[in-house]
Amino acid sequence: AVKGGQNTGEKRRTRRKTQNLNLHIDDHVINYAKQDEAVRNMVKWSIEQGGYIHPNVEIRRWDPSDPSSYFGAFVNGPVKEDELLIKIPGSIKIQLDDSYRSGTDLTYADVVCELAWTLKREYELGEDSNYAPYIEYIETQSKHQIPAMWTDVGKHLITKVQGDLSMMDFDTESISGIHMHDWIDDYFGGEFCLIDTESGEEMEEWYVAMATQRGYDYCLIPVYDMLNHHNGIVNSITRPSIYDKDGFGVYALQDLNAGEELLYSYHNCPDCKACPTCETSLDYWGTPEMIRDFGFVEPYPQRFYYKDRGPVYLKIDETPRGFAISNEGGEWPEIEWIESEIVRLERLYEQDIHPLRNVLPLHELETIVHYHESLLQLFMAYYEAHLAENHELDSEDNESESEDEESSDDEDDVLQKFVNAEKEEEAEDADEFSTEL
Ligand SMILES: C[S@@+](CC[C@H](N)C(=O)[O-])C[C@H]1O[C@@H](n2cnc3c(N)ncnc32)[C@H](O)[C@@H]1O
Repeated sequence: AVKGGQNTGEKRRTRRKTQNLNLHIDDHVINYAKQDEAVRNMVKWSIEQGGYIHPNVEIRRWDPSDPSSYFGAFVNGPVKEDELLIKIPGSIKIQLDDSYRSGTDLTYADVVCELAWTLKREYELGEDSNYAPYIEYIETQSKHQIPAMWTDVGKHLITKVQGDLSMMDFDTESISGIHMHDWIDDYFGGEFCLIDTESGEEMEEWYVAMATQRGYDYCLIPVYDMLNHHNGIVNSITRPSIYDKDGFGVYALQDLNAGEELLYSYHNCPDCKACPTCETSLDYWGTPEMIRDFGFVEPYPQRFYYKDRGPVYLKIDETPRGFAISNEGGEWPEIEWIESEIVRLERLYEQDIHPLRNVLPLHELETIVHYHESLLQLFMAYYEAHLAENHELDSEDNESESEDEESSDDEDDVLQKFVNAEKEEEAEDADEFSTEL
């Protein structure tokens, strides 16, 4: 799940659209009991291979009483800073050879493509695969997690929510406005990846989706890939490196207590900072890109990059004092555009999302509604902060300037202060637009 390895070199193959191919694996209902068993077997296998799980760490469902909730790694008793929590033996990793590592002239799509084919080969080996317990877990995964694998109705709707937010394309080479759902076809379709030119063999899109959701550059890492994402809470670190052929350890970055989840940032993980391209990944990878690549709306802090509007970078975080908006060094967007986005999103909910609530698969509906709420919250908070700033600047003009200088210098503080003052109104707005699914 780490996108540190974006390559910038020439594409080796020409992109071709997939023509009339039915490449989807048949739909299936997730078997939760089978998933539970697969996780148990995978953890057992990793330990047999020389791995380790701290007695106070558990790989389990987020909500143990909800069999449909996702898995993660949780702390169930105290652990100390720097303690070894999980050890991943080298033998359980699926790792392409080093020619696929960052810095080569391969594109990111080339690497994902090769990883997807490798996964397919192991998948087809089934019980004979050296990674059979991992494959057994992968086999239980949803075929429809990311928008690229959604229904046509879901794809259409998320594009509408996205509006004119153009995204950096999958290879981070241009801002093409490519929607968050058509990238497998655009970047992997036909002979670029899904059809092997030599044998004519075809690969289902799902393998590309899995390699993207669970891959770390050029590796798939069983057990470690059970850790979930958070940009604000990063409480584990890997040493010496996830790429180490002999394996690696996951260590606590701080003292942790029962109930806490082990988390790291998928687009800014501590280990990946070692790679030269990783520090820049936050420049082009925000909340919409996370939906595209992983199929969920990340918790706060969220980031939105409107590259063709200045560029505009907006970051929103939920703090005890209210929502805080910052522009991360980019331009502040024009307020007229913010107003028109608020109106557009309000209408969109009434006219497009609500009427389709019984038509869409639940995961698609939830993700669309969540994304819609996040965007609306972002624009509302910015709008209010903008008004407050103007209001405050006006009063400053009328009052003695010297007293207020300190606080008005700190723009973030002004924004946050206002959002806080308007908290009640905000809650009312949120109620108005929240949905009962
Ligand atoms: C590398 S896996 C992590 C383990 C996964 N939760 C599982 O049950 O197997 C990545 C996937 O986990 C889910 N995920 C990760 N972080 C999440 C979060 N903060 N909220 C919701 N889903 C998350 C997404 O479906 C993502 O594609």
